[in-house]
Amino acid sequence: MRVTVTALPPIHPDFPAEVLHLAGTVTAILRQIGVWEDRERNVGADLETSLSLADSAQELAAMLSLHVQAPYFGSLKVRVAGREQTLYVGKHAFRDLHGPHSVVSWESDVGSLFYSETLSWEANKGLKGTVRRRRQLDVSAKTLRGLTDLYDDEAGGDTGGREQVLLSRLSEASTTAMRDVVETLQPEQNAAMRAPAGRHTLIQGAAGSGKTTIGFHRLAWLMHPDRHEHRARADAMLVLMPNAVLARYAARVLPGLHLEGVTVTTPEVWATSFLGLEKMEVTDRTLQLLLTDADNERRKAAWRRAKALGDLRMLEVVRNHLGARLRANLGALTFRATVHVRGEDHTLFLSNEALHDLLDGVLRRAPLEGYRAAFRAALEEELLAPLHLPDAEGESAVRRTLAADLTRLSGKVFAGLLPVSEGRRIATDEAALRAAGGVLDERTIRVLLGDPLEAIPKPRRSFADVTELPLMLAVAALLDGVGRRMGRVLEPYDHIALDEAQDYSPLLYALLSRAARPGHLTALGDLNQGLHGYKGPATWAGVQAALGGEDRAGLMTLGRTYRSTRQITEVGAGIAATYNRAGGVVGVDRDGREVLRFTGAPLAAGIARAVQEMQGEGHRNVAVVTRRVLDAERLVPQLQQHDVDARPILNEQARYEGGVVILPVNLAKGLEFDGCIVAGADAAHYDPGTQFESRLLYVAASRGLHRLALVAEGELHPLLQNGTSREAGAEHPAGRTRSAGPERA
Ligand SMILES: Nc1ncnc2c1ncn2[C@@H]1O[C@H](COP(=O)(O)OP(=O)(O)OP(=O)(O)O)[C@@H](O)[C@H]1O
Repeated sequence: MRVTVTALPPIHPDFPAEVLHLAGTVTAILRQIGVWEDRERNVGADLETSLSLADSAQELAAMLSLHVQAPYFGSLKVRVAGREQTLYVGKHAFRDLHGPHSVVSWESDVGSLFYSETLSWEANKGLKGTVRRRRQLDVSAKTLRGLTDLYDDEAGGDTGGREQVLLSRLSEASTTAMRDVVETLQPEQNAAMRAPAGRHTLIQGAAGSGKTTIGFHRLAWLMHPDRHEHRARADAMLVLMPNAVLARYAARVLPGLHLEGVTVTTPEVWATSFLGLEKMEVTDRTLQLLLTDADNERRKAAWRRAKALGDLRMLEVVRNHLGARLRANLGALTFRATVHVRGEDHTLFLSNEALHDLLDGVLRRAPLEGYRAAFRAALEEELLAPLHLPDAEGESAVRRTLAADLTRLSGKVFAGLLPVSEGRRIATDEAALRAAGGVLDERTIRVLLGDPLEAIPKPRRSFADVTELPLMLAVAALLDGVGRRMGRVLEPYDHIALDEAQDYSPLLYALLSRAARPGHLTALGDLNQGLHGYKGPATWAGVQAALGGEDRAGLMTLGRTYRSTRQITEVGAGIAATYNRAGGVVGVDRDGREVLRFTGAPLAAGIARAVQEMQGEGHRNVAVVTRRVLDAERLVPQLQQHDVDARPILNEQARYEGGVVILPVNLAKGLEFDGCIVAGADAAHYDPGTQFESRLLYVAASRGLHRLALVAEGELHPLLQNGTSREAGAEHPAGRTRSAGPERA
């Protein structure tokens, strides 16, 4: 009998000790869960206290039991004040009251040391701490499966282990949900995620640099008690994403990060529901024109008009316009009412001049609660002051007496001001645009007054265009505030995160910053990926200006991309180089198989061939990405003829459930798949003369983790020709030699 001996990787000398430590931790956690679950012990002074003690103990037990299978994923050996200790880092903190098996959570301040490259830090009481070792521990089902030192000062410092762990994680198959990357967060991502709480944060990063992922981790980080006054509550946070398919895909990361309750939606859905316009259709007529109109001048005019509507200066225009309308409504009104105080009747009177003074004061302040509430409060204060009421009770009695008269006055002053009509009027009314005291230059006014969209049909039912929504929101925000609706009151969101933040206008930024606590906006985007440049800012500096300047809004950059293999990243880089001003993007150097290039056969045949090849390699989630919805619709039955059943995702209501899917590129944004097939990767589908189309091609080609196929009936797109094409009709290669040669010399 022949015996083959394969060399096993050497076992780390600390492995046995780590196995013991893990067993000790699991036992300690189970003991603690037992204590919490033991109702007898949770006895308070009375029944109610006992019940509430038992409830919170049950909750703690349930939470901890989620983590008993894998209580930690790393450790840190640190030295503080001459004493060495090892801290274990996990997804959930655990305090071992009886032994050395505590776990610190990844979001804590000390947890950050696991990810960063910092070697010393300021520990408690001004003592200096030093990191001596960082170790990754691969734990699942209460078992230690691997151990990798990332940094060890006894072994000469950096070991290269971090990259090794990352590469093995990135090689795993995709899932139908966005993953959390708590265990393998990279130093630059960690720094971005922990950008100071309470200061707006803008994060620029290329496709696949982990922006969306980091955004959600930042929310989890904000929920940790170490954030003190900046701590956020899950149900008071809002995430805005470009489309509903992506929003649902991303929302599946929430439970793993204990973020249940966070609202994840699209800006259009959020804005229309905030404005109470759920029934309205939302259009993007500018995009429609850009995609269908061949006239360059008209395209330019439409682009400029959309840009101008989202310009930050429009906030000033809206303020001015509303001010003028309110002053006109107030006109010559005066206020008179009688109240009964300390047994006597008092007549309260405010002259027209006094009313105008009060209104002007409010307009100058542009208070967050809105003009209406602030005007009312200012009136009450002015009326109550001379009465010298001794207590709160007396005050509220007088307020009650005045309520009806004040409501009547306010009704007259605020009459006829509705967000939809007023927002629309401002954009088209020359007087309103000019009245803003020179805020807008002549050129911008002319751009706004033009109507390049004339030929684009309007829906029959009532609608709001995406370029108008910020103006409508501005009217609502200035009149009545903006934020999170809690019954009849508005509260600021604890935090708002914006994904694909390059698609938000500066005006929208200014409004969203009013909807959150000061400094509580995180925007993640890639200016180079912007598909909707006509809505978005030209530079991050423009966003910083909208958020109150650089002091209020920090900008960070993620320089590496993680999603795809080297071969796929190279294809993307070749496309982006044509318009990307930021220069090359550094991808994680993960080797994969060559990019498939199939030409010379009907599209469906080439696609089917690519699907089968990818499936043959064991990839489960494969996407066929088309240029348009119509292309996808047509291909579904054609693919069936080739024995491929691709599930269509044709609108935002569809759900991504994995397997083989077919979808247009606009819905593929932000999603990722084991294998991605660009269907119609040619000049006929992606016009090489239009930058917008190149950006779309980039989005399509950057969706694959492990495998990419470019399929065209004729020649591939000029930006994709650096490679060897195969005849799509050629023999399936599994286990056989590939026959096709280069498509052209
Ligand atoms: N530190 C990490 N460890 C493991 N995987 C990571 C890490 N960072 C990012 N990834 C993975 O890289 C992929 C890209 O991440 P993500 O979708 O967040 O990037 P993005 O910048 O938002 O991309 P896009 O701009 O294309 O939408 C995901 O599969 C994510 O899980």
